[in-house]
Amino acid sequence: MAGIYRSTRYVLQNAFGSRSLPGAVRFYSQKPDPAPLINVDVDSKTGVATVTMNSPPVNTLNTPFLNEMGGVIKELEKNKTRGLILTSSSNSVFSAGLDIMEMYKAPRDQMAVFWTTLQNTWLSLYRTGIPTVAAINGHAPAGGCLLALSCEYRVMVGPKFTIGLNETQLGIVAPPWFLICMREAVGPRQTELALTSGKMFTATEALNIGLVDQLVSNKEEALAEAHKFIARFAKIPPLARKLTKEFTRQEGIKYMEEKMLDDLETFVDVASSPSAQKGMEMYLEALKKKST
Ligand SMILES: CC/C=C\C/C=C\C/C=C\C/C=C/C(=O)SCCNC(=O)CCNC(=O)[C@H](O)C(C)(C)COP(=O)(O)OP(=O)(O)OC[C@H]1O[C@@H](n2cnc3c(N)ncnc32)[C@H](O)[C@@H]1OP(=O)(O)O
Repeated sequence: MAGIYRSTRYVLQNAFGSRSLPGAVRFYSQKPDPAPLINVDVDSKTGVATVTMNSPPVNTLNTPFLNEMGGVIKELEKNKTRGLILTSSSNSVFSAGLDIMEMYKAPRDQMAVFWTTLQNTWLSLYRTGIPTVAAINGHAPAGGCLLALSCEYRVMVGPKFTIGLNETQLGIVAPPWFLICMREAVGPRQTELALTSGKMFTATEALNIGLVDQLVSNKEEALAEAHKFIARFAKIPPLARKLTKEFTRQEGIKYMEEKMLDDLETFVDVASSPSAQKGMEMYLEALKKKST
């Protein structure tokens, strides 16, 4: 089984080939496509990139989306971007997390490609030397929360949106690296309490436990505060900053570097188990009922 996963990873790594930025300040990251999944807008004065997830209706994280996100981060690093602000084009959803359709009734090799892409893209975001901020302008369950936690600073639009690692509510388990990200933000006690119950926090609750750093009342304010956070690093030498970030995040980085294949095998085994499949089926039914 590990052989399949290793060759899958090889294919995926090659698929992350770099693309050159055009001369223009604004660029779209994907192949020529009238509806890109992620828009990137680099401020010509500050060099800060606003990365807007634009995959309606709810910015689910599936393989094409994650590949594109990985490519965007690579491009921004190559272009020595001064900061990365992650936000959403939706008025109510930051990201609905992993695309359940990538896991529900999916063949094991498809699940493996999906998970490897997620692992790689997560690691790119989590460890990038670029200062990162999540401007959370909508709900951020599960993988949506992970994206936000992988950034260095979180500004959330309140009070009506929610955020959290709710996996246990679906009958699945947040993997250790999701948990490490949560623990880095809120500490071990709050992590255990939150993850065992799959709690979704209101924006105010999230602020109170340190899951987010700031509450604001709209997206414009969130972006303004995100820019302010990035401006703090104007006089900090980038290498010192990058290494300090790596040292601070070494538990998560080490986990992924050393346990990537074990994590992949565990994921495929757990996600394809009858109980996880049943949980996803019931959850998808509930989502469908809600939207009709
Ligand atoms: C050691 C352990 C190793 C492995 C363990 C194994 C597995 C664990 C793996 C990983 C952890 C999982 C992480 C995840 O991220 S799982 C996904 C969790 N996400 C959610 O729970 C969010 C679900 N969605 C919502 O709550 C709402 O959609 C939301 C509040 C975000 C927005 O509500 P709104 O009313 O605006 O939209 P909806 O009508 O609900 O949705 C529109 C449309 O989109 C579909 N949808 C929503 N979310 C998902 C999703 N995550 N995946 C796929 N599809 C999704 C929804 O069904 C609607 O579809 P349709 O009816 O066809 O329009």
